[in-house]
Amino acid sequence: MPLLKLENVTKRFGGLVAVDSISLEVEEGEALGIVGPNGSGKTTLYNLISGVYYPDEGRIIFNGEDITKLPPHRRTPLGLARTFQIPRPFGSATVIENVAIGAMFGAGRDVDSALREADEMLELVGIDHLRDKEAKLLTPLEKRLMELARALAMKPKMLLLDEVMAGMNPSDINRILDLLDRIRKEEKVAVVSMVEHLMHAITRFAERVVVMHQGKKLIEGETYEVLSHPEVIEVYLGKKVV
Ligand SMILES: Nc1ncnc2c1ncn2[C@@H]1O[C@H](COP(=O)(O)OP(=O)(O)OP(=O)(O)O)[C@@H](O)[C@H]1O
Repeated sequence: MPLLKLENVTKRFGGLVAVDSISLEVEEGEALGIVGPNGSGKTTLYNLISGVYYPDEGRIIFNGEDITKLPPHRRTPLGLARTFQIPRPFGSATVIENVAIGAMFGAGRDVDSALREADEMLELVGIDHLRDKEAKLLTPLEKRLMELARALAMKPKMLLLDEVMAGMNPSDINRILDLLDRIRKEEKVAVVSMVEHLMHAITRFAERVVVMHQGKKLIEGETYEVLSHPEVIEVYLGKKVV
């Protein structure tokens, strides 16, 4: 049984079909990349999976449960965690508090164990030195790492990443890629990552890639195969990446 299953999911905004009858499966512990130009429907797809929007048609099944019409806060405890392109931390709270919130509300921990869990996650993403800083004082990159730590503290079965590595230097990217590899292998967390730029990161990260175009799935398959497909190179990536 796949961990996540989308069955002919459609979302319209007025006359515009932002996501057009997408079917998709993600297995436990899998690394899936979602690629596509601006406006191809990637964010809307994430919003449907995380419950920000409900589909006009189709069904979404997570871990055997129909979550099509479940609000976001009821999806998190089931094991669905998401990061945002523009993180929205609780600004006046400290970094450790922000991450502990994930462990409390996502994984149902009490305050003490949530704080312990949060410390571990901060170390894992490499920002333990920022523990007691107010979240609003972090750089955009540090905020994204904090958000990743918070998502991990929720002990998800699936992590939806929104351009989490954008703007990072190569050594930070490698560190995050190593981390994602580890949580996939050790904790069987499925990681879905949306990528617009950073094609080299996706070749290292993803086992499988879905290319979106005008709300539809243009092509799906093994990463190397998809990214070396002539149509994908010419029309959607602009240059050879693998
Ligand atoms: N809330 C909304 N209301 C109306 N139209 C929307 C809304 N959200 C997205 N759209 C439209 O749906 C289409 C898909 O947008 P979406 O943001 O999902 O694409 P994307 O691939 O994530 O692009 P980007 O990388 O620019 O975010 C676009 O034409 C967009 O203008």
